[in-house]
Amino acid sequence: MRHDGISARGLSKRFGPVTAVRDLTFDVPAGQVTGFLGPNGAGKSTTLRMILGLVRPSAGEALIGGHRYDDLPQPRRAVGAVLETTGFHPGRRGRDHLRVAARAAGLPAGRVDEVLDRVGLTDAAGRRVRGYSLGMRQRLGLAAALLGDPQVLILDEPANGLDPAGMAWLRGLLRDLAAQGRTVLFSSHVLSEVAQTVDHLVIVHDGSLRYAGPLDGLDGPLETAFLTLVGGTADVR
Ligand SMILES: Nc1ncnc2c1ncn2[C@@H]1O[C@H](COP(=O)(O)OP(=O)(O)OP(=O)(O)O)[C@@H](O)[C@H]1O
Repeated sequence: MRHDGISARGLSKRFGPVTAVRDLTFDVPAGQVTGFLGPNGAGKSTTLRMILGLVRPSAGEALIGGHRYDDLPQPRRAVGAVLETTGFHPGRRGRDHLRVAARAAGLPAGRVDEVLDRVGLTDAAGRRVRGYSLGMRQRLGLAAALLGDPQVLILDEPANGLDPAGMAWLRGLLRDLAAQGRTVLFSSHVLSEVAQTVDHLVIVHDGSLRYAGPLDGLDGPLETAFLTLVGGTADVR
């Protein structure tokens, strides 16, 4: 059995006077879907970026299967990520975007049609990305993340822009990927969706860990427990 979970150990990040992430220690198990929750400005995106080697920690480390991202033998195949929906050239067609990404990662062109089918974009693949809805861009980002058939998926708000049918589809996709033994970590603000999708949770507030453990280890329903853990504040830091 492979152990490709994610672990953060004392992970911290300061941006000048702002401490975005403070001494986070948690594990994200393989074979499960893990939700990453926290209010606006809690440090989720910064943490995901540190896991992916895009932001250098001020202290501590983030490991994937025991390695730092940059030390993985084939990071672009081992880890698929969707960080934002704006990274597409608007004049490029969806299929061409994936072809370019496949070539850059040294992957066979045949993967492109496979991932388009997996995310339900086959019919729209010949259209230019500028005409895509937000939900279609999310699907294209997911397709790009799946190109390398990665063991680990890291997704920043993948449900953003999806309609109810799209959310149900995403839930099924994430659960299928986890059932295959993959590690799936995604951030979200939609608690009702998270409650239906995840096995495991990491909750942060103001850069600090508030909870890491199974969904059923929470004290009460997710929304109640979440608001208690983050102090019920609507302040953005
Ligand atoms: N490059 C940067 N320079 C300075 N401050 C930053 C930078 N990136 C993030 N921050 C700050 O770090 C804190 C955490 O931001 P981050 O984007 O990680 O939070 P988040 O939990 O992803 O928020 P949201 O849910 O709103 O996306 C915020 O106070 C933010 O302003």
